[in-house]
Amino acid sequence: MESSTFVLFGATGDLAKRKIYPALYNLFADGKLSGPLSVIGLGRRELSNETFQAQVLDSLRTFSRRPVVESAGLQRFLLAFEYSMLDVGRPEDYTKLLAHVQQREAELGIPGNRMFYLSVGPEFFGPIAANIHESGLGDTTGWKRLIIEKPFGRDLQSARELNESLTAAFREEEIFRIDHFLGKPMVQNLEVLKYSNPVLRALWQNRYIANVQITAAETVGVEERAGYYDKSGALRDMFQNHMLQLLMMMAMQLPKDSSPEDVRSKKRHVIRSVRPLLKEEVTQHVVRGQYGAGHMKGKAVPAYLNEPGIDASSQNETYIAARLWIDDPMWSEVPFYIRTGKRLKEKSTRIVIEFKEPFNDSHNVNRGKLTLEPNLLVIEIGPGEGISLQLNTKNPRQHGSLEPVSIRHDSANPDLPEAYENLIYDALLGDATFFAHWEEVELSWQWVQPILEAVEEGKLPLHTYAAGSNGPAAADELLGENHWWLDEPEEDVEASRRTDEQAIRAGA
Ligand SMILES: NC(=O)C1=CN([C@@H]2O[C@H](COP(=O)(O)OP(=O)(O)OC[C@H]3O[C@@H](n4cnc5c(N)ncnc54)[C@H](OP(=O)(O)O)[C@@H]3O)[C@@H](O)[C@H]2O)C=CC1
Ligand SMILES: O=C1O[C@H](COP(=O)(O)O)[C@@H](O)[C@H](O)[C@H]1O
Repeated sequence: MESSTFVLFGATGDLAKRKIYPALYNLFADGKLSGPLSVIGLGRRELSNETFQAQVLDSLRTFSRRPVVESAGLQRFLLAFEYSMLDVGRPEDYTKLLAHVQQREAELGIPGNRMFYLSVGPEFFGPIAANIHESGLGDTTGWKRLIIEKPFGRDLQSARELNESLTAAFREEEIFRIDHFLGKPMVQNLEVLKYSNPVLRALWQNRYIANVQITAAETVGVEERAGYYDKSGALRDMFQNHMLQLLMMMAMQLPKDSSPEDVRSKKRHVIRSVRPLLKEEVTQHVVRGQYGAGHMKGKAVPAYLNEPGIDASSQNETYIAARLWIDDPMWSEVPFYIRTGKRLKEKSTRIVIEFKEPFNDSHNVNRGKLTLEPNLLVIEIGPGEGISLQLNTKNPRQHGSLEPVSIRHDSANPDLPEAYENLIYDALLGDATFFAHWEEVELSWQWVQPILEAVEEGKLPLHTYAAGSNGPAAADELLGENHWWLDEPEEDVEASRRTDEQAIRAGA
């Protein structure tokens, strides 16, 4: 890897503290950052280099995966961090920044490679890119790259506008759009899992798969992010990006060579083939929910509407589920069920593949009118990772009866690199495989747009579900004769159902 200057906008913010500094430190400690390290942190507040370095150390002590011990290496790492005051709207601050970057490049012998990481509010992405361009920071003899965080727009139109403002200053191949779900080790493992195992490879198609369920359930509520979340909701915060990215990764065909171009083109094919939703049909395929008061591990928790900073009449969703189809020969007629929500019973991000029972014939009937449980392949993405396969076996103690057993591989390894480590490392290498290409983002917004419009026009009901439940009952109905697999039993299912039924608060 060639050395570079890491220019971090938003260096005093939450994301930098919780994710970016620990990721850089872990890469450094793993020996993955070759050459001299130079990080220039930026923000409006006034900080000396020493105070900044102390803040970085503090973040490592709190959030680093690897232990932080006093050593020459740690000192070397911290001394690589310098701070500059910069207000994103002041062109003169970029001129100062250019001088700072050039001075560090000269001191450390860094060959003009510049990584600009925008860990600031999305309203600043366009102006920063323009200022990088106009100040000359982007004119360099080495490479220049831009890492940006989500959210990438609020809807199709604003995403297109944002993209235009970025591409005025950076080429598509220089833009690395972070979707941290793509950095999770098990998501990065999906392609290998599907295609390096002939058994799975043979079965990975509509002939054998009955349905696919993608879940990202969270136990946390809105936390301290009311200002952001109440304007975004689960649809913009999770569904348009992380959930549709998981869908693309799960359903993409075998890339020819695993190059970034090929992987991303296969992903584009998936999202382009998702059957478009008509606004009038959104209610049949999408369920929105908002958590009411409830219990999490026996402790009472307030309703979303009573959370600090949330408007008491908010119609924002904290849960969304959708059923969709991919119209291509590999997946036609296979329903994909996708859901995500906050204040649910358990924290679990997983993909469950339910296989068909293709031999519904006399062979089974003659074996005692048995109902076979389906074979399930479960891919656990987090927390903890694992793969399991549910099979039917004969119970030797009960003559003739079958029972499902699970073969399990548990790859829970506390020392696995975190998503941000994987992604920052790839971006430094210039490998865009696990970053969202603009066309994926645009096609995702395109698919989501009728839902946004239906919500805006009050056409999509908002169901209330009890905190600590598995979500609104309406989301179960979305599956027709199927059902969501592996939900933990609710303590008082009836109570949460009642809450749900009494509390459809908007729309049809
Ligand atoms: N926090 C998280 O877990 C996640 C965050 N994100 C995204 O990451 C980005 C950063 O989020 P987060 O760290 O939480 O935000 P914070 O509000 O914690 O931090 C914002 C940062 O921006 C700086 N800033 C604000 N205004 C200006 C300005 N006018 N000029 C220069 N710097 C400015 C602040 O520094 P100062 O006050 O010193 O100016 C601060 O360093 C956002 O796009 C967010 O959506 C995405 C996923 C998760
Ligand atoms: O991007 C986001 O993701 C988190 C969930 O991520 P995970 O890695 O903890 O599964 C979510 O809580 C947050 O609202 C969202 O912005």
